[in-house]
Amino acid sequence: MAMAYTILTINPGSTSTKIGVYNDAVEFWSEKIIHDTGELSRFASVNAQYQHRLDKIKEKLRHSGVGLSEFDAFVARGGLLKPVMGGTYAINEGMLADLRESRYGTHASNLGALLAQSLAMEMHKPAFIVDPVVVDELKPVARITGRPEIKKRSIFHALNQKAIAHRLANQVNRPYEELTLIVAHLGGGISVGCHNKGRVIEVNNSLDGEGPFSPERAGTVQAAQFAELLFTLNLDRERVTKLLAGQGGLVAHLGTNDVREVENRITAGDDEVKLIYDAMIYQIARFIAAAAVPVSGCVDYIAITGGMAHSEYIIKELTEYISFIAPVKIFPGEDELKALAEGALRVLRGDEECREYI
Ligand SMILES: Nc1ncnc2c1ncn2[C@@H]1O[C@H](COP(=O)(O)OP(=O)(O)O)[C@@H](O)[C@H]1O
Ligand SMILES: CCCC(=O)OP(=O)(O)O
Repeated sequence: MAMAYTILTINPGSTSTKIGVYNDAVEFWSEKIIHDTGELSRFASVNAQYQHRLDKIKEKLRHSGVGLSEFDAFVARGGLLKPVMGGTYAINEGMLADLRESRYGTHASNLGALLAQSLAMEMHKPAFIVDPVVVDELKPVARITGRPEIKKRSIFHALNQKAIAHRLANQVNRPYEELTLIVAHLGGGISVGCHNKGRVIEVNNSLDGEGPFSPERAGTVQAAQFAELLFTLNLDRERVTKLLAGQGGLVAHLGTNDVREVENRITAGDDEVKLIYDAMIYQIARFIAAAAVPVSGCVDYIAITGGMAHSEYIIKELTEYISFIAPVKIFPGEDELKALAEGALRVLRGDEECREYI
């Protein structure tokens, strides 16, 4: 019988660090460590949260009953790196240097490789990242913008989009590589990808101001008005970034990123709140329809996933807009810890070659 692997999975998000203990691809234990805003506000940067999150992981792991020495591998969500193809990557020094220097930007997922490597080094075990947020499988035409200085960057929920696409493929008993899918991840940020024969050939950059607005991101805004706003406010780089990600979208309009609170306000009769909420859903629908263009409308299925896929209001409204494109399947929440374990397992078992970050 093949050996079973014990794997620690780590998924750092902006407000939480999710960890899981897997025996092969089967979850044995998991925990969502919540970091409230006050707790994280004392750190000057995302990288400065490293030791704090590492201590929390070690503390929580003690409750799992699994000691650090029992793990065969450590695997984390990968952050803002150079653009790469989808797959499992060994964590190496070049990757860690890019993350430590935030060479390609800052996001909580940058901490994933740093945390996994630290634990793996202590235990002399391998460490990986899987489908980092910079997976780039875009069609060449998708990269060009109307300003030669500005190239489209592919930054999205690659790990969950790929995991859900594989889950859908299993459900319909067809190989992922033969399907054409639109996957919409509706979380704090929103990404809508067109998956064609196993590649995400088009997707909005869910971090940097492209796509539908979301609970906390501005999405696409008219460029001239945004430039004017920056001139008027004379903001530093950090504040500009926050206007786009963190303090955009529902947070900017309504002061909350929690759609359950938004829906309570609508139920209580607030029509202004309803207009903003309906506008977000309308924008999501428009970007889903746009994602059908690269494949001339020949889409097998649309998958809706992420925390907001729990909302009956959103699913009902969205389905009315988009069901003309293809059958819609709903996968509330995300499957990232399991996807990490599966990615590590494929290379540990030798089913897939481990990729090298160069
Ligand atoms: N059970 C639920 N019902 C409705 N909305 C939910 C539910 N769970 C999460 N959400 C909403 O999903 C959004 C966050 O998505 P999620 O995928 O959990 O976050 P993140 O992108 O930060 O991982 C929030 O707006 C939250 O209010
Ligand atoms: C950084 C791109 C993916 C993304 O937006 O992740 P979160 O929604 O977890 O911030």
